[in-house]
Amino acid sequence: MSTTKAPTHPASKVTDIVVIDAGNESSASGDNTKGQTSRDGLQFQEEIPYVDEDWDAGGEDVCETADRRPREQLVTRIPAKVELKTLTHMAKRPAVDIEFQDLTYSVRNPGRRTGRRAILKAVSGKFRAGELTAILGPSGAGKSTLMNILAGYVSAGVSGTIKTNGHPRQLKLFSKLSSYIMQDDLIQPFLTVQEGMEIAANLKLGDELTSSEKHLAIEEVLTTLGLVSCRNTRTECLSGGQRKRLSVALELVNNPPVIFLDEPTTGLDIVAIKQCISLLKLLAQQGRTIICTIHQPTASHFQLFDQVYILAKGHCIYQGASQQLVPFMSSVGLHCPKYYNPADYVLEMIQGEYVENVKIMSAEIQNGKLSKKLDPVVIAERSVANSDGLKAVTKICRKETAAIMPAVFSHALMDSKDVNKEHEFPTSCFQQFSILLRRLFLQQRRNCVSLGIQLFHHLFSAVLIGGIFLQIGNDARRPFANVKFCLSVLVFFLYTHIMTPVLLFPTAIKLLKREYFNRWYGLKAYYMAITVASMPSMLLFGTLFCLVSYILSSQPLEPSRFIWFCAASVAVGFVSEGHGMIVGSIFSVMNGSIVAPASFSPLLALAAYGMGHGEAIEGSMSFLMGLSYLRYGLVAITDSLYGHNRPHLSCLGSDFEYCHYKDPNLLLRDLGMADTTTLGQILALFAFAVLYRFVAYLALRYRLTSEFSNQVLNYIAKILRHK
Ligand SMILES: Nc1ncnc2c1ncn2[C@@H]1O[C@H](COP(=O)(O)OP(=O)(O)OP(=O)(O)O)[C@@H](O)[C@H]1O
Repeated sequence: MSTTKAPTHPASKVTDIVVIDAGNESSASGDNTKGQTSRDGLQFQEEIPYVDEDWDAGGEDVCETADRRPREQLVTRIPAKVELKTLTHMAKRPAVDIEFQDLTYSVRNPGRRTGRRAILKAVSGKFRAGELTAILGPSGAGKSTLMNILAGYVSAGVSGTIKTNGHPRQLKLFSKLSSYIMQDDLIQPFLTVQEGMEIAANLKLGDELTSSEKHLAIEEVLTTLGLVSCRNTRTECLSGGQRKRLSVALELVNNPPVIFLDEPTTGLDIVAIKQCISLLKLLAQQGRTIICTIHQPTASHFQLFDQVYILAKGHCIYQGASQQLVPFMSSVGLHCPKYYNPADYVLEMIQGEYVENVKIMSAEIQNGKLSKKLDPVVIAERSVANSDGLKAVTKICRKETAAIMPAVFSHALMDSKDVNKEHEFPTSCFQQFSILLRRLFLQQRRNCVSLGIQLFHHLFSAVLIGGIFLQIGNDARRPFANVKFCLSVLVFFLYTHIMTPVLLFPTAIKLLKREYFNRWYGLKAYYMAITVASMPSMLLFGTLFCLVSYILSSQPLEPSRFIWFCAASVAVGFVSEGHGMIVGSIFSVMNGSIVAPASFSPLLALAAYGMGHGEAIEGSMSFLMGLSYLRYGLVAITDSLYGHNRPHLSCLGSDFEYCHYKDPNLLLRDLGMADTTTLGQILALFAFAVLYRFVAYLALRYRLTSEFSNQVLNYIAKILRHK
């Protein structure tokens, strides 16, 4: 048997990450505390070995870069009894109480022109620091909506007040103190847990800490969340529970005092759910405000929550201690049978024929204005049980809060634009850009399948197109065949680069949303990074395609002509990528796959218009063709082959040694491409690239920031009102 101790922070005595040989199990901490129940009746941490299914099933080296032991020999445990320590690596964070009053949220009535539908109906409540609060309710009750509003994710259509520590919530500052962990734990792929944590630390901590301090911070978070043993595992190989914990770990790296989690237990098995809730409780005990939505907890899980907030039909029907729910329901005549899960009972009693109970309970609790607290006996028992923990830590945090919060939420500070700007992100835009760029390059390098597919796609297409138009490049008898070759190259670059963002961007946006909303970086840095990151592969594979197809189709072997040909082709790819990004930032994959071809088809038709009667192209058509970037692309590619003072082509094989298009200028004239230069066309393509990417940026920003979209909508509404 081998027992390995995880590297720990000097200040912490965590010894509970164990690695055991198959069949032989022992804890490094020595105690077997299976099923241990604390004095307040809350089952904190079971020492049930946590064997990850994925680890057993995976078995591929790609997932594991350092720990090469067989997976069946690895058993990870969530720390059985981590010391109740605040994470020590950051400047002390204030405790944040969140209070909301008469919160109403309505949306436009679907299918009707007028009227709005209320989702939340003047609900009130208070979520305190040091407590784990669960928002419960039947499906569609408004749980996620409430959390989105409190986290600041949704602001349009909301009325009511939200306060933090008694002051009106200042969203910009609040978002720096809070993290939102969304339901689908989307985690950057192709990175190990350690790499993901390092990137998160570099982005979220900036220069606040030295690199050794950041390293300690990461150690501390990984240890607290029981992720030390899978630090070298690739994120895509983690189990559901580990992914969930990693989502929390990534947000915990800067020690936020407020954490929102949307359905953190969804998709987890019963053991993992318990571990997840226990972990959240532990984090709350360290002084944080932890709020999560949950569907239908079991009785034992339900007991773990300090506070529950129950919603039904947009009303608050209960707010208070989980243990107080049964007495509260009895007070309104709903007697929960003994040994019955109170969470199940309350949900059953507000649905179907019992829907009237919503009104009764909501009135009794004054729609959240009241809170059912634990009775003094239970509180006394709890404070004894947690004498070193919850109360002590919360007390310290609250003391700090008194000193810190007024300064943090000072209106004078908020009024100063410079201060706001300065405190926008912990890192500069350039730092964010370089960290994100490094991450993107690392992911590209690791995604060997994608690289292989790209290589094959470019080579195969080049051979195919080059084979179809084999040796026609210098044949004056078939000039239009060579123009078709140019058109094929254009379509190849268009289709390849427009479809990549259409198919991948919607998923990337989901990942972006999580990191952007949690203020890891700004949109500009992200956008610049993804723009630059795609360039090397586009250039490399694009040049390879051009080289193979150019040689096979026997185009003139002049280096400068080949460079123009490549530049024109890659420029088409670059603009098309911007085009795809616009579509990808607005539409889902399914809709985007329809919209993208629909939007480039007319542009393609305009690009090829006028072939053979170039001099007779109508003025109106000429204007429309000028709007199609594909026209500029086609002209640039064709001009690179026939322009640049190309000598007369060969008529070999012709009976009379005469061909009409022996003179390349004649061909360019009949194609409507006379008096153009490759450079001019490439510059036009560059202008389109800038325009498209700017539009894509706006589309992305519109999608990400509700405030921005509200501004746009308000502006449009204003214009309409003035008309
Ligand atoms: N932007 C919106 N437009 C229209 N309807 C909305 C919008 N946002 C929420 N809703 C509606 O509000 C109701 C509450 O939604 P919400 O996602 O908050 O429910 P929930 O309690 O979290 O449900 P579940 O547990 O199933 O996730 C649902 O009926 C939903 O369709």
